[in-house]
Amino acid sequence: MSASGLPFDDFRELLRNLPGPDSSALAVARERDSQLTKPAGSLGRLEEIAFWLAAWTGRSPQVTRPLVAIFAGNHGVTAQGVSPFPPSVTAQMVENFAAGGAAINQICVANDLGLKIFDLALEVPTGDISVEAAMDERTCAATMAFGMEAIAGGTDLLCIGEMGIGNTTIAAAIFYALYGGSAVDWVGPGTGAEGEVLARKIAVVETAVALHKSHLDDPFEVLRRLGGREIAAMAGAILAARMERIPVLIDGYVATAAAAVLHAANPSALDHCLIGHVSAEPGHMAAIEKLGKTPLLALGMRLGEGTGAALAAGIVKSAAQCHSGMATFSQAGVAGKE
Ligand SMILES: O=C(O)c1ccc[n+]([C@@H]2O[C@H](COP(=O)([O-])O)[C@@H](O)[C@H]2O)c1
Ligand SMILES: Cc1cc2nc[nH]c2cc1C
Repeated sequence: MSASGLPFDDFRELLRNLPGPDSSALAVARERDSQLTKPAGSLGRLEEIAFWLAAWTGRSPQVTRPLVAIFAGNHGVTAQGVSPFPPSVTAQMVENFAAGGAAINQICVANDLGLKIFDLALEVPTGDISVEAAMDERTCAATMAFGMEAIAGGTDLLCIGEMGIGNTTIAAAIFYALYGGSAVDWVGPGTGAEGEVLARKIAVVETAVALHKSHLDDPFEVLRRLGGREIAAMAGAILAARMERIPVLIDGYVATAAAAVLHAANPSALDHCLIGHVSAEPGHMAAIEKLGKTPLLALGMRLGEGTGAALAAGIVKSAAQCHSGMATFSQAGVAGKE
């Protein structure tokens, strides 16, 4: 808590004083890229990724300790019947992560990524956003601070993912609050809602945003009233990574909602982030466009749990390896362009 006693003040202050990119590390990377044994520009977006790593880490592009952080939370709004799955699945999937049985475990093995799970008081769901605020100020701020701990063990590429039955309803409410349009623009099937469940989900998002309407000009109020513990923790983790010069890969629809809150507070807050993939959730691409981003992958996935970000980490690792490991034209004795 800040000296003035207002729970969000410290985060507002951080957002006013974000570190920028390192232009000299960027210049060094561009110069080296121009000498590597390939036609200029031929590695396409891999080159941009290498430059992004240099700019945000302040050194030559490398990924030696990539980490996937999954934040898990439960949501009071599940009482409204907005998900085909019961909320007990959140804790069960956390156990599955710990036992190594989930999709994210396999993607981490295949790409040599670290994995940490942060479960956030799963036995205490947040308030049902269609009748009350998800969290009080202290809980929301404390959960953001907890999320900042994700980088404590050290990493040089942070992949942000989540698990939480009901949280595609939460993400839709956040996007609707931040970007307007209508509830149907933002609500999608999540884990498979259709028919009456999908109709309820749309109505619940409409009700929640109408209920909190007069407070939603402040992005932190959007987070506190319409968010959830894993959303707050992801926002904290993304912000902490920025302060420590750690590049971030954002996962799907739900992780993007956490990122969108920071972007609403400061449009440059996500400059150290890439969107790992566009999920099959219908509103995801529109949300990504609002952030001014282009996703790295589009594989028709809609799982969450960090899987899209983790797959993209494999691409980022390859980009860094090409940049650092390739020979230059002069080293390899390859003739340059005539
Ligand atoms: O992030 C996405 O793109 C995404 C799209 C569909 C489903 N999910 C995952 O599914 C869960 C939420 O779905 P639901 O239907 O219970 O709101 C939660 O654990 C998310 O990780 C995630
Ligand atoms: C089984 C299951 C696995 C998940 N992983 C992320 N969200 C999920 C939701 C469900 C229902």
